[in-house]
Amino acid sequence: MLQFKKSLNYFGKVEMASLGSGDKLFRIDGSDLEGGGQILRNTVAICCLLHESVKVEKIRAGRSKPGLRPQHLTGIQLICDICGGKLIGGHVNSTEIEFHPGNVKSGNYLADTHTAGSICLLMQAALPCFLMGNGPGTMTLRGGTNADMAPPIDYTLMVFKPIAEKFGVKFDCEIARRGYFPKGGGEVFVKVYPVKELTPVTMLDPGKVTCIYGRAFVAGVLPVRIAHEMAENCERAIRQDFKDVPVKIEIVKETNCVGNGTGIIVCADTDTGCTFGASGLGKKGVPAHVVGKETGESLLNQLCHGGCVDDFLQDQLIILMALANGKSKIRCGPVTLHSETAIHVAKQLTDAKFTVNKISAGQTVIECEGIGLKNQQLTS
Ligand SMILES: Nc1ncnc2c1ncn2[C@@H]1O[C@H](COP(=O)(O)OP(=O)(O)OP(=O)(O)O)[C@@H](O)[C@H]1O
Repeated sequence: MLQFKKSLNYFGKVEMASLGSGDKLFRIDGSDLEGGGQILRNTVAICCLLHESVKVEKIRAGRSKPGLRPQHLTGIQLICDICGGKLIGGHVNSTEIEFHPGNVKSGNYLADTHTAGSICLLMQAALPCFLMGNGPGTMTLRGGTNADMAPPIDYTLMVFKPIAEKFGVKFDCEIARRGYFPKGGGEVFVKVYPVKELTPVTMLDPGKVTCIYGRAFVAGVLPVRIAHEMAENCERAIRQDFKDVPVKIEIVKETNCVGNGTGIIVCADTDTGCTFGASGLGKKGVPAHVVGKETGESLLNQLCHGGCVDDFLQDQLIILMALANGKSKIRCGPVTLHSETAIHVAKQLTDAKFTVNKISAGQTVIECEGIGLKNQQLTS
């Protein structure tokens, strides 16, 4: 059992007295704010990039079943593999882990949740780590491609990817097979290219919507009419506010998949380079027309708050803002609890300076002077 000499340097940083190593160990309280899996993913990813050891306590204390679920464990194990680090306490249900990173190495890595746990959340954990690698890193990720309470793979590709590219993030993705609740079984290949450093991003003008597009799908034994119903009702909802903007929602019958699933994603591009997304998953007892209508309305809500990113992208960009070389400024709707949590974690682990300026009742600008992390492994 490690003993900690409680000499706080700043925020949660403590000296690790045990083993006589003189190493430092950050301490993160996993129950803070949102108290979910995102604190853990961001913490382990940042510590991997900064070569800092960390202890995370009270993991997912804000959730009904606290502790590591298979998908959270798989995500941090993946980071540990990528950098040849050491993970202590990494087992399902564990409420405390310690992570000691090594150097990120390019190569092929495999992560399998063995459940319908989200592939995109595995990607969310590991993708930043590869940015500071010595060459392109590839991951084969197995689990759910379209899981509840997580980005659907379509969102990661259609919304996160183009905006992350503004920071200099470059990755390719191939969906080998989709997988749905309860079995999972989806498979996605991801190739991430290293960068010398990330570029700060300014997004202050939401601009005008130029086109709306999306994808409604059914997979497995479900009839394709469900996808049509979702798409028609989604488009009808969108048309209430956008009569003259082209709307194109593709109907897809998935054949290469495990299990049955249905859902929809719609995105809106603007003339200032913003992309917003909203998605819905079919559920037992919820008619397809309701899923379609709610998804359309959800996109409208994102478009009317006056921000440049939707509420989900907001928290997913915080880590990139913290690492970038210079000041990022992103106009958003109300700051979400997930974003507050991501900022809280980034502030404890890095010297990134965040400010959240309220510019009106429902609008904020998140500003961050990033730390300008340099990739020490890239020579040219
Ligand atoms: N519909 C969605 N579209 C895009 N992103 C989403 C969507 N739903 C959730 N997300 C993103 O998924 C992440 C969820 O993080 P969160 O910590 O809540 O979940 P988790 O890791 O599954 O942990 P927990 O089980 O503790 O909730 C956030 O980054 C959030 O923005």
